[in-house]
Amino acid sequence: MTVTSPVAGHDAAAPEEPVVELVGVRAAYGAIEVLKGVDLVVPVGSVVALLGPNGGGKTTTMKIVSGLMPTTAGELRLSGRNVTGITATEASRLGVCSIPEGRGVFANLTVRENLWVATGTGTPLAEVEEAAYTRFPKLGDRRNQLAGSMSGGEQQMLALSRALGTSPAVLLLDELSMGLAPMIVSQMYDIVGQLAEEGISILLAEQFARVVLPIADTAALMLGGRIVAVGDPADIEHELSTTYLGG
Ligand SMILES: Nc1ncnc2c1ncn2[C@@H]1O[C@H](COP(=O)(O)OP(=O)(O)OP(=O)(O)O)[C@@H](O)[C@H]1O
Repeated sequence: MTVTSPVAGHDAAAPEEPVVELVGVRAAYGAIEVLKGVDLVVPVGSVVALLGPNGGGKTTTMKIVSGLMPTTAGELRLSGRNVTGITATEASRLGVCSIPEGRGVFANLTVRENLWVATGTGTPLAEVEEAAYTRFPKLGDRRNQLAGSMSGGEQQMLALSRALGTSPAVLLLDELSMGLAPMIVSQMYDIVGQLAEEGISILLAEQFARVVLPIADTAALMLGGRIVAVGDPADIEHELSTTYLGG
């Protein structure tokens, strides 16, 4: 039997296996079940957007994929391998990289120090920095500034750079738009669109469907802990706005 690397993007996994797959996943906070049988597929190299109003279960779904929350039923698969019950550390070792809601930067560390965190997976700091400052020259100008003192958009640039420094198999982006001005949101999603063109697999959650339409390959509408529709992002956005938000 040949042993292969478990996650696509980390070499030898079969290319046809989705990088992430949830099958009938259920999850609960205490006695309250909040995911009620979620089926979701993120094919390699594609961008899948989880859409829907507050409380639908988008963040919880992301937490399951990044090993931050256990399932009560169902399966989590990474590149075809059943990894249900995985810890956050194991998920990160397998190339799952998440930028949580509300940004994933260390406020009391400088830009450089935040990037240094990405080197834990083996990429030299100089390489992570060069890639970050080439993509976001503003970060280069602020390399010795405390992350917490930067604008929301700059912090998101840093969070993205740190994530990319780990060469993720799949990038999880939760509500990138949170707290950002509309212009900055569209700039951030332009960048995510570039990452998608580079072939990075992305699962993102977003309340504002319209901003992800240009970059998502597939959208899934989440309501009440279930995925109630999956398909072309424009169709799903239409369904979301007419049926659930009243147009
Ligand atoms: N730590 C928690 N303890 C108890 N209930 C929680 C907790 N986190 C979330 N919930 C509940 O789980 C349900 C799903 O929440 P979740 O955050 O996954 O939804 P969401 O679609 O991401 O919404 P939002 O965009 O507001 O984060 C909600 O009813 C929420 O109140």
